[in-house]
Amino acid sequence: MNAPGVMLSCERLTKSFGQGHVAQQVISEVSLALHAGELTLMMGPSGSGKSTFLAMLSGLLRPDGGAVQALGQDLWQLGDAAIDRFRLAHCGFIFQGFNLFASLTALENVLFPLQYTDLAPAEARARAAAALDDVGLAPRAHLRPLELSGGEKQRVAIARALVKHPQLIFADEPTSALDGSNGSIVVDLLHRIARERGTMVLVVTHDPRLHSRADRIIELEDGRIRRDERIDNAMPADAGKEGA
Ligand SMILES: Nc1ncnc2c1ncn2[C@@H]1O[C@H](COP(=O)(O)OP(=O)(O)OP(=O)(O)O)[C@@H](O)[C@H]1O
Repeated sequence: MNAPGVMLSCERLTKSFGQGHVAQQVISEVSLALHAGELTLMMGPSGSGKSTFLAMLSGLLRPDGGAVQALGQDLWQLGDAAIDRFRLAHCGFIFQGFNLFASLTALENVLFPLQYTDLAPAEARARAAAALDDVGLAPRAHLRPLELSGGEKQRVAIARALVKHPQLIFADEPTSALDGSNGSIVVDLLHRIARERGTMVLVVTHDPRLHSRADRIIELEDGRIRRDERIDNAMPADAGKEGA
């Protein structure tokens, strides 16, 4: 079980790629606990293992050693189908490339993950509309990705990740295709979600401009934690809202 307030933790997590004398240990016995309601940035040089670490914490990549406790479950002790179900039910993912369907409107893109739930169609539509409203995009719900800016596309991707109300949100370089102000809007939005809903948000990023917008910064180097620092950061009440 996780300690109170801890939603996700790992113990001596280890991963190597390759075999024999070309084996490369990418994550070396990392232990960590991540809390409800907090946005944590995971930083570090290219190749330090950030994406690999995020993938193991989120049930996407099986570790070689160690354990992950996610919402009180020993994640990697579950069978493959149960891990898939866990991810579908509890995890939201946001990636650098947005991964939106070009032929669907913003609303239809956000609706997409709800087809795997047993929500009635009207309820699903209302949920998707509410998620778009949450990211300030209700007026643009009918537009297709081609008609949206990069920042707007990423906000649609966030709405899609939020629509199932996941308790764990994982974002891998969510701002790297965005300019500074759109990057800040996206991170402030994720921060607001963490605070308002008690969600755990883990963001892998290279972007030093996001430092001041997190609750905690973890820096990886050569597969180990080099720095783990809490940021005293009072977020303005309207941060993450459009035009804030
Ligand atoms: N599937 C794989 N097979 C072999 N090697 C891999 C695989 N995935 C990652 N690696 C290697 O593991 C190391 C860490 O990669 P990872 O993508 O986790 O780093 P990162 O810190 O996220 O890097 P970046 O900031 O450049 O995205 C790299 O040397 C990479 O080449």
